[in-house]
Amino acid sequence: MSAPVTPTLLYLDDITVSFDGFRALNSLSLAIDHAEMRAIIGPNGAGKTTMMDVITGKTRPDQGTALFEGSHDLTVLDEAAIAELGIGRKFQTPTVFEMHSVEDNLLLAIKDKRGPFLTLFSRRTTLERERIEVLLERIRLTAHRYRKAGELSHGQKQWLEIGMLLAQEPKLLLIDEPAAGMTDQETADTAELLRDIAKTKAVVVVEHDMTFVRDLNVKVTCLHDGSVLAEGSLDAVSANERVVEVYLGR
Ligand SMILES: Nc1ncnc2c1ncn2[C@@H]1O[C@H](COP(=O)(O)OP(=O)(O)OP(=O)(O)O)[C@@H](O)[C@H]1O
Repeated sequence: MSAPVTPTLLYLDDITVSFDGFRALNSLSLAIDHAEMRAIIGPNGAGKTTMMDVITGKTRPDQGTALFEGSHDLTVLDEAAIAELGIGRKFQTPTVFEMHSVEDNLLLAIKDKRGPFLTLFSRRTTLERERIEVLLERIRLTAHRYRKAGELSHGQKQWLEIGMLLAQEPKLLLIDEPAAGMTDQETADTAELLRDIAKTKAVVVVEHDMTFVRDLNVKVTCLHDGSVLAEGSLDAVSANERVVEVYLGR
């Protein structure tokens, strides 16, 4: 008897997206495994954001296949249904509730998963309390739990937002330029945090900061003109002449 085949978590094949005839994605193919972290690099306009938009249902491709867990067709589902499947996205600018405490932000994210009508004022269950403890530890904010989110440093806000994403229990996290605007220490800590998350969840990180990408120590995909230009270790991709020409050497 052959072993059961676990489908690739995210499978994009031959995805094309055109805006007024301009191909933002041009026959893009990419596969992400369960609990794999992948760094996406590439020059401005390469199609990184458009690719995230296709995965999350914000943009519909003109053609191509986009499957999640082998059977869910992302090209026909709406954004809410895709989030429900377990695909969470973090944009570059943190959007935390600044006037609420760190732990209340996490609580809101947990409750949001259960239904929009539960508020901060409904009683916290033991399970919720335990989950908040675990999340606070994970995002390194236990010591800051009672502070208003608005008082946190830029890096800490980013971690809180990652924690809010984790509270939704996604299987795949899409993270856009997490290191932008961070101090060197925060950047290094963020790489460690993402490596920790990627032990159990798939993570796709779009990033321009090559020091950060090196810290992630994962397979890298370089996009250019809407398709994959190179893929492999950072060293291999960095040594690719075309990658140097269109991106790294500029
Ligand atoms: N809604 C749109 N209408 C027209 N053109 C668009 C639209 N969205 C993106 N584009 C174009 O598609 C191309 C790919 O853009 P995209 O934002 O995906 O690139 P990117 O790799 O994320 O770039 P950056 O690193 O600057 O964020 C760009 O040339 C952009 O101008």
